[in-house]
Amino acid sequence: MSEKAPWITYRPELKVLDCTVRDGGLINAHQFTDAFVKAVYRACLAAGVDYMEIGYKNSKKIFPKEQFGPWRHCDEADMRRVVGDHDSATNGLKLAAMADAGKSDWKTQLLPAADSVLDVIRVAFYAHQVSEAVEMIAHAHELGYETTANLMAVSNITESEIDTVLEAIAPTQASTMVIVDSFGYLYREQIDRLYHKYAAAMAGNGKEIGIHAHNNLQLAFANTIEAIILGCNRVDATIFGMGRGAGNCHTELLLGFLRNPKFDVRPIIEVIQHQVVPLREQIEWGPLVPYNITGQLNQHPRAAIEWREGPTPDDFLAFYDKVVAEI
Ligand SMILES: CC(C)C(=O)C(=O)O
Repeated sequence: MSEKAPWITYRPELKVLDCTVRDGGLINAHQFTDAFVKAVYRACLAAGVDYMEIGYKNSKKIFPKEQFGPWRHCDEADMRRVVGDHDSATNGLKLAAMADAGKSDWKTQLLPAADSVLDVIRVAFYAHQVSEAVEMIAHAHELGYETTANLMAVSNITESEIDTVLEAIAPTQASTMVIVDSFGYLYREQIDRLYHKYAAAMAGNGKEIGIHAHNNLQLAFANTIEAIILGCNRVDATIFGMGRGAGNCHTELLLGFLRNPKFDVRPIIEVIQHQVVPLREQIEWGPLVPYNITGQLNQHPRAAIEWREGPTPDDFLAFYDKVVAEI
């Protein structure tokens, strides 16, 4: 690949993961209709997206079926109702589900990969849960899944905690170590620093570095591009940025930026128009002021989400004064 104008060429090894249903489901308790999930699936297939994360593999005890939709648990029957006899070897789209440390019955919940439409289990964990994450990765790998390690809330932990996590993940079978900016707090310089740290820790063991960016400071797309330029080859995005709070890097922007001719942004624009914009009229996401504020303060967006659901959602000033007073 020429280094003279790399933005007009592409890296074939760069893979896009669309997590609209998984991250977007955090706004509506994963209560999507089958038609919506099917439309996202078809759009990902037609657009040439490499991975689609169809939901969580989380515990039904912690997330009861009466309150949470099927995409919180990803039972095989629910997935097959939407994707039929999906076969990634034939159609090129790998299906992923996320399993959270501490919130998944992973010892009993996962089928062998050969009996599932899922190809990938993405293990999400906070730093203090790294030992469980290592066991989860080993278990999912033994069952035949590709696995990834997603250390959440990285902006909010110490350097030595990050180092300890990287040391523990390096010898595992995870194919990818993902930089997860859960609070949408990171600036370009911090992405650079984390990328180099992650890449150095994973050097020589064949792992890719991934990026999952939130849009609190309207930097999710910019930070994702930066991570790509640095060498990240696993990139998360969601359609129309749908995701918890401020949302995520937009899939349509990302595909527009990438020059691999296998990507086609048109099916994504189509699903935005017919499915996602109508949904946006009922549920809210995007970089609104309360999410900007929690992002700048390096806080979980929880307080901003609660504020937007409360009696005075547009009183941004009161929200600002409240969170600043609580620091
Ligand atoms: C669950 C994880 C990966 C996430 O979306 C986040 O923490 O931002």
